[in-house]
Amino acid sequence: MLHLKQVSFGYSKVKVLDSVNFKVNIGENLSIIGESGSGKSTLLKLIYGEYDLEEGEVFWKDTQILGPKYNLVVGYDFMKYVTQEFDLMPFTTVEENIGKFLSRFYLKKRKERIDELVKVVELEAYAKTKVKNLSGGQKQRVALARALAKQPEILLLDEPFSHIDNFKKQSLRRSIFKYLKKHNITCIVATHDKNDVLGFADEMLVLHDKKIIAKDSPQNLYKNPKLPLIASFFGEFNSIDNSIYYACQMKIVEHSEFKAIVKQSYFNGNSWLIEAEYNSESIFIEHHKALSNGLSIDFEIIE
Ligand SMILES: Nc1ncnc2c1ncn2[C@@H]1O[C@H](COP(=O)(O)OP(=O)(O)OP(=O)(O)O)[C@@H](O)[C@H]1O
Repeated sequence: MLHLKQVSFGYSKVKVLDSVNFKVNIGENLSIIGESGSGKSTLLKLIYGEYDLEEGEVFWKDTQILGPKYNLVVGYDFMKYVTQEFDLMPFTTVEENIGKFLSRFYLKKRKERIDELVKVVELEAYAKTKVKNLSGGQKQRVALARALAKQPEILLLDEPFSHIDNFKKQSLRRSIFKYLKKHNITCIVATHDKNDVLGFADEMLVLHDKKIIAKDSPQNLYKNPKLPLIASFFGEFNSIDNSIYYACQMKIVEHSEFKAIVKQSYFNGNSWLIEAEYNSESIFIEHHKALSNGLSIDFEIIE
């Protein structure tokens, strides 16, 4: 398992992470979420051994992960890290990039492995294209495939689908995360996108103010978000009488003691998000159709 013990770190005297402790079991998918600047990428870099820790320890199984003070070359063979920068070889093809770390000793095996990974990231049509001629999203897919090439035991992904268009994103996510589960590869994903988390993460960890403020399954955190910060990750919500209710828990009815005035309707795909004024504050209600601004509505909360 991966084990972080009392990890603290700052780039200057100011701490970015303070006494962070957690474990991830082998084969598990853990998502790291938190506002921009909360330290998600920093945490991945510390797990990778990119920096020396000020305090604390990181272990993968029995191996202690050490930083540049102890390792001439950063990183370990059992771990791959896909950064937001990709770090590819622009003047060689997709196939060559993916195969970069694969032995040329068994050429047939090498070719089969490259073909398999080209399929996983759905880049069959671009296998022979030079990376410099690819779009940002295609480059991101090459970086993912290259990280998988030598079958790491643990994979660190920083916003892994951020450059990929919505047409491809869903199927690519399923393909990658299915591959990782099938091969029992432990995976840690820093993300802003709830879709990277909901159907795939075994657990999610929430960073705030240098600390872990929650670590639980997506289902439990969704059902019982405890803090507005956590609820906001999942969608539009309302804080009413110190409780958190998602917009989908609010229902417009004929008569109720709760009354509000419609301010705006936003098209949301399979529903509309109604913004309304209640007790001089904005609330959000999911509804099947748009409503006129200024309309008086009654609503209920479905627990
Ligand atoms: N190389 C660096 N040198 C100095 N400060 C840094 C460096 N990298 C990050 N920081 C600072 O550390 C804090 C955490 O940054 P980090 O990139 O880990 O956040 P993040 O949660 O990944 O953000 P985002 O969601 O925007 O990618 C920020 O305040 C950032 O400005």
